[in-house]
Amino acid sequence: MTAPSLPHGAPVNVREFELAARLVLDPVHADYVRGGAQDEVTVRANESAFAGLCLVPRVLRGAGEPVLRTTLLGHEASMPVLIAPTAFHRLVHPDAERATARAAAAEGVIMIAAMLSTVAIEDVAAEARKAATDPCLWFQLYPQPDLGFTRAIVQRAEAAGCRALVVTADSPALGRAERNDRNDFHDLPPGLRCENLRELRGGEPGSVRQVVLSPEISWRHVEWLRETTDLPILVKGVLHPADAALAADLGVDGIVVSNHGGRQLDTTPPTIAQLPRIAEAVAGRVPLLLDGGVRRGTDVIKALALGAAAVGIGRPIMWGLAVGGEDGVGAVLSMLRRELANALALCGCAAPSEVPRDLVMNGTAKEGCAR
Ligand SMILES: Cc1cc2nc3c(=O)[nH]c(=O)nc-3n(C[C@H](O)[C@H](O)[C@H](O)COP(=O)(O)O)c2cc1C
Ligand SMILES: O=C(O)C(=O)c1ccccc1
Repeated sequence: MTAPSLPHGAPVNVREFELAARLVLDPVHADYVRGGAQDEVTVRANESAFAGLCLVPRVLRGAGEPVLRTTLLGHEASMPVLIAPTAFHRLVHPDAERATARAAAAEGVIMIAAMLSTVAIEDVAAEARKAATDPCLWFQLYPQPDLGFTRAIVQRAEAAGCRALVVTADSPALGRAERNDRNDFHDLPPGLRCENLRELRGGEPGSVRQVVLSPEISWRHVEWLRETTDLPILVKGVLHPADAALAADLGVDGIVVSNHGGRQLDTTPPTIAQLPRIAEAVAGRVPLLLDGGVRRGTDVIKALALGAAAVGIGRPIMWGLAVGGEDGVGAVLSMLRRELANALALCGCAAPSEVPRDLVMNGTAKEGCAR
């Protein structure tokens, strides 16, 4: 797959997309994307924890060319990498979620559309269908105390063709991003709206200030959603093994091990460090996804080895979108695809489902590894 041509020089890896994005973005918006809560300890830890794990490859396996295709909750995906939900795509590119949806569909990648999108979910879905006959969109939900609105938005997502509901559980309050405080960035600029919030009561229609990140949201809301929709339900933002076990007991269809990219509670553990504990607690009852700090094909393999069925990427998609719209998102996805195929081959693995646990050991390549 050839990387589409990009303005401002072509990044050769996913991290370089951030540098390229900085060249085109308003610094306030670049900071919104990059930022995390408070000291950003967890933002850094997510990435460095991947670097703190060794891959110990197997040799002479005759595995053949790796096949990346994967099934998640019964949905086909061209690789075990999803687009994590991120709010406000129009902040970084005028084509916004439309461009992201087209790139995802063209790449055969599952996109989790954010409830706080700047394009209505019906239009996101219509755009995805322009790029593929059978695109796969999931919908991310911040359950609202206004259950009438919550029911209506879930029904809208379902009617638009979304195939799963991803319920964000790590946001009983908004995390404090000091970059946004410093930049006095607390609202969307004029002309941009949260197009899914038009029917939410309170405030200017479509204003982000209408959304409630409520400490009242509980497992009872998950149970209520279970009765309200036939869509499969994933819970996103689980870090404690006991919560993973609760989610599995409740019969959710998937768990996203996530710390919101370090944007909610600072100093939570990096997701890749929690994954083995959560995998143990869940014992295969529910598929696990993971996001936070995934920047390399080798990161994807480490997550697969430690129990994830797939990973999500958040910031890299925003950087790709900023740099090149649909082509930029496509370039980020195809870069990770190439890296994953290369890393699987170098590890002697034929497919994502065949990544063994003992491929990963603790310790950096510099220090040597310990089991
Ligand atoms: C700009 C931005 C906006 C985000 N918006 C949402 C959101 O609306 N809902 C949500 O559940 N997670 C949101 N997230 C968190 C992502 O879904 C994901 O957990 C995180 O970005 C993964 O880490 P990564 O950026 O290191 O890949 C957002 C993240 C970023 C960077
Ligand atoms: O930026 C975020 O990470 C996010 O999820 C969010 C939540 C509420 C309002 C705006 C963004």
